[in-house]
Amino acid sequence: MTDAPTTPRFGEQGGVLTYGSYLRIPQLLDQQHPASDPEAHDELLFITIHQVYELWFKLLLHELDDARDQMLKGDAYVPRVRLTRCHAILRVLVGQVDVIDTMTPQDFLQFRNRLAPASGFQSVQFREVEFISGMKDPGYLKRFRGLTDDERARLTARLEEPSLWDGFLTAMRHAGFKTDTEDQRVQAYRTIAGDRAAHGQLWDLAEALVDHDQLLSMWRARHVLMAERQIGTKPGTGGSAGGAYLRSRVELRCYPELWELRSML
Ligand code: HEM
Ligand SMILES: N[C@@H](CC(=O)c1ccccc1NC=O)C(=O)O
Repeated sequence: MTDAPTTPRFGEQGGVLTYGSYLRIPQLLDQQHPASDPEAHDELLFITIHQVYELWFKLLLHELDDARDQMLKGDAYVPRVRLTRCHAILRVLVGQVDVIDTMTPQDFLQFRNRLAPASGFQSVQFREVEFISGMKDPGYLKRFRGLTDDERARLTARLEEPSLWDGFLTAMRHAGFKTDTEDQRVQAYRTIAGDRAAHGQLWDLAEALVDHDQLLSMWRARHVLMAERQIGTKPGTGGSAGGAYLRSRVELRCYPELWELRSML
């Protein structure tokens, strides 16, 4: 008599898939190549944190793309679910600055001179996040140095495609609101805000966009502090004024009309 197992015996199916092969751990762990020689101790930290950011940016774009696409179909529920995940990711992105803050400016200087003219300016995925969020600035395409053809095509497509804001206005139109003029939109926001029993999903979606906007601003604010803590008022390796440039972007808003609504309620 054979004992029929009541629970699957994981790991005994004879398959070839392993943790390392599925997640491509050998390839992942082979991507950290410090530029300093002799190697500065903190450069591994610097490379790791940026790579982790880029992985999260990739997932953020995956979620934001779907949020926008579902809004363009008139849905308000799934986009809110997607945005809630994005908020959790963005909080992680703000929080992990703690790790880089453990680096001293002296230790950063051990390898900083090897970094110029590279800088976060050249993060294509960060700019994609800004563009899909509604902060489309074609000027960045011209300022970018060293873009590959594929990266330029991705950014150009992001400038041309609908943003989250375009998606939100479509979802409002599906619910019967007119959104062509600013007056019509303000009237719509006020109706939605004033009757949440009737328009709860749209209200929650609008609030999720405000959360998204707020978290992007919190990342920028935290990034200014991270940068000034390391380089004070020195210019950046990317050729900007450094902290002063970064500070000028903290107050930017993706959805100014949702912030202005606050003063009208
Ligand atoms: C030692 C830490 C860091 C310093 C001192 C620093 C400094 C700077 C400076 C000065 C700029 C302006 C461009 C320039 O002229 O160089 C910049 C831009 C940028 N950095 Fe960093 N950064 C640091 C870490 C990070 C990290 C961990 C990320 C994560 C991806 C990041 C992402 C960016 C992005 C996306 C921009 C473009 C911002 C924009 O144009 O609005 N930075 N950084
Ligand atoms: N812009 C920074 C250097 C820096 O942080 C950096 C350099 C190369 C690649 C990514 C970077 N991260 C953010 O700007 C600086 O001026 O010190």
